[in-house]
Amino acid sequence: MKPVKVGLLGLGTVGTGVVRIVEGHQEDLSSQVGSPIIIERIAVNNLNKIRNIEVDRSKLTEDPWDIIRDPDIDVIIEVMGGVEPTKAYILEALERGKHIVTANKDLMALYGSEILAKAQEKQCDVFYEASVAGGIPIIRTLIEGFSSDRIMKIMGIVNGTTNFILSKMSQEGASYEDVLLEAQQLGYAESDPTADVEGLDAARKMAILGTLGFRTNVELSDVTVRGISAVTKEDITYAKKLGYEMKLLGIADRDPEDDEFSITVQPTMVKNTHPIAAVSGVFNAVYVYGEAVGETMFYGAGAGEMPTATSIVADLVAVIKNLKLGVNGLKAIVPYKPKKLKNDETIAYKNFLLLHVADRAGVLAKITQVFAEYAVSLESVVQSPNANTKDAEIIIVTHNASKASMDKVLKHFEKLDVIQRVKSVYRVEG
Ligand SMILES: NC(=O)C1=CN([C@@H]2O[C@H](COP(=O)(O)OP(=O)(O)OC[C@H]3O[C@@H](n4cnc5c(N)ncnc54)[C@H](OP(=O)(O)O)[C@@H]3O)[C@@H](O)[C@H]2O)C=CC1
Ligand SMILES: N[C@@H](CC=O)C(=O)O
Repeated sequence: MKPVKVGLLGLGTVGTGVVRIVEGHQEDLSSQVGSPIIIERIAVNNLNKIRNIEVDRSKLTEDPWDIIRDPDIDVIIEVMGGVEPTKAYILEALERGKHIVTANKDLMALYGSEILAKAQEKQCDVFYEASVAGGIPIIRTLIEGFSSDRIMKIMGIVNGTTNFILSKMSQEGASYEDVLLEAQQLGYAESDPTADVEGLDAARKMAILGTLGFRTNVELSDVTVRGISAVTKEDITYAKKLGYEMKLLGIADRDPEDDEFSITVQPTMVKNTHPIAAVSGVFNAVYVYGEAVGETMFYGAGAGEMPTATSIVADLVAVIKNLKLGVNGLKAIVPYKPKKLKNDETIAYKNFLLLHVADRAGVLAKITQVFAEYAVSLESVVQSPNANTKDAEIIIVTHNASKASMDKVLKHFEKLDVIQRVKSVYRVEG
């Protein structure tokens, strides 16, 4: 049995997990694919770095081109991250007929269609299961499991770092900065955690899920993004009081009538009876609503060494099985529907607002009048007065309102002298 030779780009958190699984499960893996799997070469940034795994040092190189150009290597696993030069490595590897497994959502969200087109031209596989929701096999589920259905809504906690932070802030009252540091130490966060906390990592993942779910070409710029860095303990406390959990939620939904869709990533107050509200820590969950199947939900660890490596090695197994059969697998997801994005007039959802007023006398009438002027109806209005002074917090939940109308309301509030400050505005789900 000729061994299958793998070139690994990156030996950080995920790369280390890949080596552990390929070595630790070798017997089981080789019996599934009918040949031994050998990690032949590994590219790293720094040969002298101390690693928490023992590897044969003669396999290491600081030059990924050594691996890309090696004719003996059949499959490249890319877990070094980044867009350039990683894209150049992957395109050249495909040009040379090598199959690709990657965890790189930055790359797939921006250049997925170019990479998949090259794979198709070269009859190669490009699998990227680990790029969304770590250990949850959501990409294969959307491509294969739901190929028969029309997906109407995908709602996901798809960033482990931010869910870890929000959960610890909510459950333990921990500080944002302390938990972010802990998430970095545990290997959940990106090398630059701004991508996690500002929602960009989740937006990349939602662009990938939207493309697969709605079978159209969703670009990163189609996703509206807002991160969690401005979420306060006070917001979380009010959310809880009203029966919600604060989550960084990606929501992709489309209209059954005209297929218009929107995708947003933003801190969202989720009704605590919704199963996604109970997903905490580094766990991710993706809720998928299909016209025929109805509600489904997929749950598991969204980041970290071993869960992410599980998806990578499962992709590797799929590549090798295809190699043996002389076929390609999931490669050709060619988006075929014209893209119809919702605009500010047609995107609508419920909103939570926390306002601070200096003098609560007569203020509710003035505030509700503004909502009425822009045809935004209200689900609830609660006043939380300060016992010793005249000021108060006003907590409002709207019914579904268009983004355009809400923008007008907020603009109007800037001129309304009774409102001292709009402290927070969040999307509400459920
Ligand atoms: N961490 C996670 O939980 C998840 C990560 N991902 C994705 O997986 C990928 C890897 O993430 P992660 O393992 O956390 O990242 P790390 O930063 O832990 O590891 C990156 C690895 O790539 C190597 N590397 C970086 N640049 C180069 C280069 N120019 N040439 C050669 N080697 C290079 C580094 O070398 P050295 O060790 O010498 O510094 C390191 O071994 C990213 O795309 C990430 O977004 C996806 C899902 C979950
Ligand atoms: N930084 C990411 C890692 C996995 O994609 C996350 O926290 O989810």
